[in-house]
Amino acid sequence: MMISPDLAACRVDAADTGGPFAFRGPHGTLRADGPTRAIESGTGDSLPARITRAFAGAGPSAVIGGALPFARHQTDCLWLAHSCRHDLPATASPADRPSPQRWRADPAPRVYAGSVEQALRIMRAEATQPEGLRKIVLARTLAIEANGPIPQQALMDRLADDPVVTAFRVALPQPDRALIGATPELLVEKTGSKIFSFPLAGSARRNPDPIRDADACAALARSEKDRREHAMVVEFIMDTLTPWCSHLTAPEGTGLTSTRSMWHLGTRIEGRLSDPDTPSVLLAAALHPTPAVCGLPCSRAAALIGELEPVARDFYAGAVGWCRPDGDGAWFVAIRCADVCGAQARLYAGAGIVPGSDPDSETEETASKFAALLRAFGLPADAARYPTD
Ligand SMILES: C=C(O[C@@H]1C=C(C(=O)O)C=C[C@H]1O)C(=O)O
Repeated sequence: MMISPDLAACRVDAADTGGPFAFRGPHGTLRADGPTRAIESGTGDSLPARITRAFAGAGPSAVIGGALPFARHQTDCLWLAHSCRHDLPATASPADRPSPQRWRADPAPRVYAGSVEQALRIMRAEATQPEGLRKIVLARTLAIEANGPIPQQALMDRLADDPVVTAFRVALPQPDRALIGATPELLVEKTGSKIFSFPLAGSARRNPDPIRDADACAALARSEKDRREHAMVVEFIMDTLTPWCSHLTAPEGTGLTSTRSMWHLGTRIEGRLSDPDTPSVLLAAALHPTPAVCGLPCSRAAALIGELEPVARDFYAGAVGWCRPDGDGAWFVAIRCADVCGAQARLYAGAGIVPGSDPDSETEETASKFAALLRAFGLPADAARYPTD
């Protein structure tokens, strides 16, 4: 256990209780406004009926926002807001950092590397089986404890500092609990009949030295293992969206994108819906979890994730977003996020494992994916590299 050097006092102000959801990023800025209420919870099976019922009694400016869990059998957490605002005043100030924090890796990095090794053994053993495991995304967590309530809106504001990510805060069912993060991955956006998805898979750590950073980017672009890992996600999304669309393409092919901490392979997928009234939240529910956060075959990977990961994912690696009465909206893969409750937070990071993956490199990749969140908490960006306990 180690103590953060940032000992500034904790402050929770009115902005911290400002509505059950807020988003800020390149796909829009939006926060719940006016009266809000929880939508009866349920799974994807009952989602179409629940959405229809929720919008039926609401006006044209109503918005549904919230989170879908990673596991399809678990219940979602959606809110109906009377209206939304597109301004999101920044609240972060140095005084809004959480008070002294301790953190613990859960599981420890070497235990995580062991799980990666085990997944690789399973893939080797099943390599010739038609339904054998081809990819699995394994995650690990950091449990943080502060001395006082973590200022939630201020945490989101600090995460929004990177212009390519979408920072989000979604209130979860228990009081004082929220999912807060900064995701670079767009699951699906719908505007009229147009849809857009930007899956990411295949990663490399950014380097502060520009020459080494360019080398890391070039190595990722050349990596056969990462391209294979990425192609599985694109194929899955194309297959899942095809029945909803009259037209669907990946016009620019696979490219590279970067956050402040990571390089990723990414593919722009664009389509036209057969029914332009399709609610974006239903498209999100149909798509998730993609092999970018789960694996292939999906149900086999999900079952193994339950066995190999010691901590439940809950809303991590699910989807967060919003949907309007005409179906328009945007839904993001809930990664680079923390489940915050009062003075405690659990940070999650995962990596895609395919034949050819190396356990130590994947452990290192997850450490790099924690960096933006750790910085926002005022902790050292490399804290996830130290074994704790
Ligand atoms: C699972 C995470 O990220 C996903 C996994 C990636 C990979 O394995 O290369 C890249 C982007 C995300 O789709 C995460 O950040 O927790």
